[in-house]
Amino acid sequence: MTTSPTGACAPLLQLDRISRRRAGRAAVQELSLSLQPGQVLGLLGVNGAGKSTTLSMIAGALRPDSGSIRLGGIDTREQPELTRTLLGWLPERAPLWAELTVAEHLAAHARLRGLNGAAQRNACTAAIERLELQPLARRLAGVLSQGQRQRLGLACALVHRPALLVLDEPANALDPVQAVALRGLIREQAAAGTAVILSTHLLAEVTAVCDRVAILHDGCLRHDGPVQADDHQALERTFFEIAMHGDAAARAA
Ligand SMILES: Nc1ncnc2c1ncn2[C@@H]1O[C@H](COP(=O)(O)OP(=O)(O)OP(=O)(O)O)[C@@H](O)[C@H]1O
Repeated sequence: MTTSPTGACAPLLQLDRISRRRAGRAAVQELSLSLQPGQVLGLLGVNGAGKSTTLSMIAGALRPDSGSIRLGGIDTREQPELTRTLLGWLPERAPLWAELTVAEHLAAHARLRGLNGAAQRNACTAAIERLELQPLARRLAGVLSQGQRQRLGLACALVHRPALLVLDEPANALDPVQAVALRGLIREQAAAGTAVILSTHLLAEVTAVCDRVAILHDGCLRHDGPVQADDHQALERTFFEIAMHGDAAARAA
């Protein structure tokens, strides 16, 4: 962790006015955000607000048209291979190879993130155990259920113990038991110093696990503030206000 002369921690992630157009429309506009190690940020917004586009840019899968992204103090555009080792990404639909087993997926992800030999084996075992995938380790990804695919995607995202976890609707397809287990997993990662960005449509998920919440509307950041764990209604009010009047608020601003 980098500390400034004033004693303040440098952010792990810094988005500086990033923008991206998709299909001729502004999907993300002049978005600035920063995140400290161990922080859990909830990312909310109505359908099409720009959440997945933002996460894809952070993960290096999409390039911003303008603005910059720094991870661990490094510009992701200048050193993409290095910054990719610092993050784990679960996209909206976990990209899996149907003909590889669960164990083979983890080995491949660990190897791609620079882990070899005993370090790779230990990391894969830990991820398989943490996501309770032991009974499925030899099963082909092509025959997994949706929830099992999601758990494998999560295991692949965290196998190399990234500094930043980027999770796009991770509770999708999880049963209620696994959804609660996911909250525990996210808090555990944060306690170990991993920063987490959690894009979700579940406001309860945000009040349960996030320290902070950012709300996007039409690609613009409309709200960035702390989450009151015991005040679900406050978050609901803020969200619906922005969802219904976001454009009016933007015009007024
Ligand atoms: N592959 C794509 N090609 C063209 N336009 C896209 C593509 N993906 C998203 N968009 C557009 O970019 C804008 C932002 O979409 P994005 O998927 O980032 O929103 P989102 O907040 O993640 O939505 P959702 O909650 O529905 O997943 C939308 O107008 C969408 O139509």
